[in-house]
Amino acid sequence: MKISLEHIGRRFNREWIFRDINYEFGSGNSYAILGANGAGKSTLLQVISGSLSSSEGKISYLKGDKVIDQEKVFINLSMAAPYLELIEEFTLTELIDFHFRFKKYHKDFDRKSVIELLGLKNSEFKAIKYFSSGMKQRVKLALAFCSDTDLLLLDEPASNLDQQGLEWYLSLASNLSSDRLVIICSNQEQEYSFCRNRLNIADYK
Ligand SMILES: Nc1ncnc2c1ncn2[C@@H]1O[C@H](COP(=O)(O)OP(=O)(O)OP(=O)(O)O)[C@@H](O)[C@H]1O
Repeated sequence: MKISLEHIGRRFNREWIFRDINYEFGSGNSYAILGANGAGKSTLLQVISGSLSSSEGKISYLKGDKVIDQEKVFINLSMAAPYLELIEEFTLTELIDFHFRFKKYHKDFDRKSVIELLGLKNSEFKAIKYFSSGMKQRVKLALAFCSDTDLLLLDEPASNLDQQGLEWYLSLASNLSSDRLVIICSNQEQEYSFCRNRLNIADYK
């Protein structure tokens, strides 16, 4: 998958958050979107995901040599972010089954192996509302990584994770990213250090 941003800008009311971003993202690569708190990282990620429109410029998506409509991009992506909530009333098993009604499993996974990957066999029938914040974050990441999607968008992926959780996330990133386009919003070096490409929002103010 290839994503091209041409002169992309976004404002809220009269305040421009970023302007004139020209950038190309390509499959098989990992990208970090960097910037201080409030710089506009999440805003840009939401523009890339198609869930927020840009105020100016053009964004285009190519899969092979086929153009994908912006409204259909969501089929090709999975995303984990602090502002995307899990359905708290569901048990872990129900949540996984619900998620994979809309996304296909990555070829190496099914419900059982996702639960194994999470290390949450003892909590499979527990409601998500009783999960700790770190357990919820692991669930968000596992659902994103274990979906068969070309584009993986991660906003602050290590938030709420302890050292062991951070290592677990880094192993997912190293094992389940090949051939995908991975874009990470972060200001914590440890969660994006493996990204070869960096885009700093401060350059587009
Ligand atoms: N819906 C909205 N209406 C008005 N302003 C908004 C809206 N969403 C975001 N903003 C503003 O846009 C700016 C960028 O916010 P954004 O969440 O993208 O930053 P960020 O770089 O992801 O920050 P953080 O590192 O704290 O998560 C902030 O000033 C924020 O207040």
